[in-house]
Amino acid sequence: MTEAHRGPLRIALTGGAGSGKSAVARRLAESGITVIDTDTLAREVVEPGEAGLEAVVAVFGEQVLNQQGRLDRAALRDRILDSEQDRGQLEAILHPLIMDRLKSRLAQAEGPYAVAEIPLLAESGHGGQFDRIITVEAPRPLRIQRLMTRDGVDEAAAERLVAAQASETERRAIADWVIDNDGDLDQLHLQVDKLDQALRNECR
Ligand SMILES: Nc1ncnc2c1ncn2[C@@H]1O[C@H](COP(=O)(O)OP(=O)(O)OP(=O)(O)O)[C@@H](O)[C@H]1O
Repeated sequence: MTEAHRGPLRIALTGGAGSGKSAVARRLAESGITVIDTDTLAREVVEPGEAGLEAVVAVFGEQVLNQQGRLDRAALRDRILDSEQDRGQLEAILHPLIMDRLKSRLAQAEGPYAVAEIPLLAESGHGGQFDRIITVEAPRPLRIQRLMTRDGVDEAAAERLVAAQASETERRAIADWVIDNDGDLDQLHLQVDKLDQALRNECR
């Protein structure tokens, strides 16, 4: 990461389930970086339940549903990513339920760069849309242990989440920067601050 960059630097933040993407995103957000969390966007869009889901299908089409007729978050995330190439287009197709929140986030994006949080980047083929790819990695047992601290996630559910993700090797291969999140939160924050500084230097 050495060449100077003009304009917002578009960064993809990827990594396995429970690797610490949100923790990294939170730390970056604390230092003023705009974080566009595609998973949260996908979740928020259906918060009002069935009515929300109908509206999402009206906007994004049937391909955002799985075989059971439920929201397929990965598919919705793909649609959001597809449209992120052009913010105007994104605003035009996103459902009003999430527009207020998204707009306030984009309004803060006047700074040097924005971050998208994309668990399935390596498999989705969206890597080329970003200027930099950061992957957050942690050993599988640690990820399972951390995921189990979430409400309603038992060991079997944590195993399923971790199994659903593709190869760490693939993510490492496409990444410009790797954060190995195998220590405590203080150690993670030190690594994120180093990354933050490197990104800011690039945008000078
Ligand atoms: N270094 C760390 N030390 C202790 N706990 C951590 C560390 N990193 C992350 N965690 C915790 O582990 C859990 C999973 O981390 P996080 O939610 O950031 O992962 P994620 O990659 O965003 O997960 P998902 O793939 O499900 O979106 C969270 O409760 C988080 O606070």
